[in-house]
Amino acid sequence: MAVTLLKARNEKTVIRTEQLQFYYSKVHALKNINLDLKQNQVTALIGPSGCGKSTFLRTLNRMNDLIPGTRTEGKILIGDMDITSPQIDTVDLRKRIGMVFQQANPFPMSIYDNIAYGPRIHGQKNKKKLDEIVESSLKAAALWDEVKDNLGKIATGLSGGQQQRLVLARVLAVKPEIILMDEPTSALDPISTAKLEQLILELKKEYTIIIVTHNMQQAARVSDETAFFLNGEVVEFADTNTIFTNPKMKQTEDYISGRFG
Ligand SMILES: Nc1ncnc2c1ncn2[C@@H]1O[C@H](COP(=O)(O)OP(=O)(O)OP(=O)(O)O)[C@@H](O)[C@H]1O
Repeated sequence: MAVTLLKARNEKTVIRTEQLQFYYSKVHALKNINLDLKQNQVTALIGPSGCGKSTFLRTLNRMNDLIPGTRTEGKILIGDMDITSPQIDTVDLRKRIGMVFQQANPFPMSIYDNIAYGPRIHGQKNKKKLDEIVESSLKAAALWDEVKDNLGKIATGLSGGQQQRLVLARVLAVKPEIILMDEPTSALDPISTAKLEQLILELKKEYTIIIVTHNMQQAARVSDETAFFLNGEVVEFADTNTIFTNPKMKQTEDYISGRFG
């Protein structure tokens, strides 16, 4: 499915938020967020604990809807479609915008069935097609060589790093346009982390990726642009190199140099 690009602010914009506000009942968790997220780029969301990074990520595929008492104001535009609209089909939206969480969450079923799950739900029943999807998704997630002889084995038996790549393969199997990642390497060892980071750099050729990370080096290594969040606001949004070498705002400088947070 082709991504519809937004005109105006930047020709490569895929997602634009306009005056986005988000509330958990009375907690005003996101305050007036105006961001343009660009195609085939990695955007990193950084900032101290509780500043709203995960909340922002979850507004992009309406995951916060599942929490009672929440409220969104403002717009989230993908193409000319405002995905905050009640008319939006959230199942379809979450197919277009896949998500990888902090803790890998494979289903308690075989490796094959984990990957085939999404395509089957979306109507794919042809065994040969499913075989192809499973293989290409596992290859794209750099896991195929490690599991190709054990596709019938239970996925929860894989190592943490393998499980995280499996979950990524499961996301890729439904051909999303955008991939959201919420601290995807925080439970991984350095070798698995390096593999996933390498994968992110490969995947951005085909996908748009938005990643929440507490790891400043990781943000610097994998992202093109970085948004610094503080108390529910975006204090600074710029190309990653600028954020880490020449931030405009004192709060950004204090955070990246470890003076608070
Ligand atoms: N389910 C919830 N119900 C009520 N308040 C919530 C809920 N989830 C988050 N919050 C609040 O919203 C604010 C933003 O939280 P969020 O989890 O988005 O921050 P974060 O920057 O991702 O933090 P961390 O880095 O620790 O994951 C915090 O004040 C938090 O307490």
